[in-house]
Amino acid sequence: MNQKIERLQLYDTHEKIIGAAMALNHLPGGPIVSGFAGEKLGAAVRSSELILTLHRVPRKPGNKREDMIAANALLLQKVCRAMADENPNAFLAIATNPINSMVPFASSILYKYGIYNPFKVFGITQIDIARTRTYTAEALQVSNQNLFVPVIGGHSAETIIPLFSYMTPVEHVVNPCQADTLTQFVRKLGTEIVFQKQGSGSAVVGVAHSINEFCDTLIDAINGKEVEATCYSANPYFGSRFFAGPATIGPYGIVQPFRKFPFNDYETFLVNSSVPFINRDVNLGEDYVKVLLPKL
Ligand SMILES: NC(=O)C1=CN([C@@H]2O[C@H](COP(=O)(O)OP(=O)(O)OC[C@H]3O[C@@H](n4cnc5c(N)ncnc54)[C@H](O)[C@@H]3O)[C@@H](O)[C@H]2O)C=CC1
Ligand SMILES: O=C([O-])CC(=O)C(=O)O
Repeated sequence: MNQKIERLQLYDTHEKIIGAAMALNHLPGGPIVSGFAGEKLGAAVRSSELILTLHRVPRKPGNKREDMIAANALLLQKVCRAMADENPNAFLAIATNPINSMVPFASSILYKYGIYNPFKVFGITQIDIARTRTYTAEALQVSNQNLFVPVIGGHSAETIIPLFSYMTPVEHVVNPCQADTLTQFVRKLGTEIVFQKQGSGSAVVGVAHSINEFCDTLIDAINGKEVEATCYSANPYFGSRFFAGPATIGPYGIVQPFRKFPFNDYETFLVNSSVPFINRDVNLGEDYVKVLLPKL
């Protein structure tokens, strides 16, 4: 349990969330947990400083992440509506896939509701950092404890970009061939888990770990510190309107989105080839607003 969280309000359309909240309350040292179901989304988001979405349908073998927009957008729209009605100043962190489209989708919806703050909407992509770290350490046969590789771009097979030239500690180096092999490997890991779980879900434990890492840092920001955390957010620096990378975040949201710094040739190639995919995903998310809103 994360000791920095004082109060946790869980929402699910299904009543089973009440039992899940009750079970979490049995653990010592954690937050006070309440469960909200069905029509009680407004009560669940009321007075929360951070609203996190991790719903609804994980993909099945054969699906791409972008196939999940229709399945997952409606609840995200309802969360945005509840924010507009109950808690317009909260931070919104989105772990629901497809991240590359869901963040622009939520941003457009919040804009339509008159409460969009581009500095307070985050897509959670930490899982790509965890995976890169684990498998790079394995390839180099070093401990993964202190190893860190920044990962930028987006969260999909064509847009995850590990920056091995910024790996720390600096004495660890991967050669160009290893960089390409590791990049292609890490890009496929989400799909591989979905395949191996045979339609029963996705990387549940990995995403739980990653969400905790991200939220732990974000809570420090909410509590007044200036922190650095990787997220997919509004970003004007790469030729797409959204891009992931280490951002500086403070109590009022993002102070400085990830900016370009010098890339090697391979990283430049990966960035240039990811941007058209991110633009396509951003358009898919924004276009879905036009599909959904007239029906509401
Ligand atoms: N950002 C990331 O790094 C990652 C994101 N994901 C995404 O997380 C999401 C959940 O995936 P899993 O945990 O594998 O799925 P899961 O099936 O284990 O859990 C989904 C949960 O959503 C709940 N749910 C379903 N409909 C709902 C609704 N209308 N309102 C509220 N809750 C609802 C279900 O009751 C269930 O507890 C998916 O969108 C998946 O793609 C998964 C792994 C990594
Ligand atoms: O691949 C998926 O559907 C879930 C996910 O985002 C990941 O594991 O990276």
